[in-house]
Amino acid sequence: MRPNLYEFAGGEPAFRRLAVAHHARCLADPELNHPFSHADANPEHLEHLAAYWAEVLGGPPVYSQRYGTESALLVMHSGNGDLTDLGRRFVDCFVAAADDAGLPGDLEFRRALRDYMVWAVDEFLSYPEPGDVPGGKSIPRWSWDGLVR
Ligand code: HEM
Repeated sequence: MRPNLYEFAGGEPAFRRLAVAHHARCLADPELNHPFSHADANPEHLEHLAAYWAEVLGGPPVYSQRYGTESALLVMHSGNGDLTDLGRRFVDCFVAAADDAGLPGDLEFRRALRDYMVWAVDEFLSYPEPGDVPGGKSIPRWSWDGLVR
């Protein structure tokens, strides 16, 4: 049987590298660096990000067990006005970070990663106000075939 996307990527170390590379790309982006440069930035951000993406893509449920819920994450990202341009840049950073982090170049794998992030950005930016986020949403799972429903 084919390994899931988490395993195919290279497991936990690969997601750590991906989170580090993605964050570096965001900081280097002239627009995206603003939201990530505030003084009270969470020092555990990269750990949380790596755990979240790992869980979505088929890894262990570390994010949901230790760090938070999908609804809380969506609330955290809501109420910031129209972030369409930032969202596009976020996807570009993610795609570039997969290279920076040395993830497998397999085209189907890369397409699955990109498709996930296009979907995720759309989802994250679709709640204008915190009160619009439904409670009790579980962390999505994304497979080679897209969103697991
Ligand atoms: C326009 C796009 C986005 C912007 C500007 C943005 C910005 C941010 C900021 C400023 C933080 C807080 C960092 C800190 O605490 O220091 C954060 C946290 C986070 N973001 Fe985003 N984000 C975006 C999209 C996304 C997407 C699409 C995902 C997932 C696919 C995501 C996943 C996370 C996670 C997992 C955290 C950490 C939450 C925690 O501390 O548990 N973000 N984001």
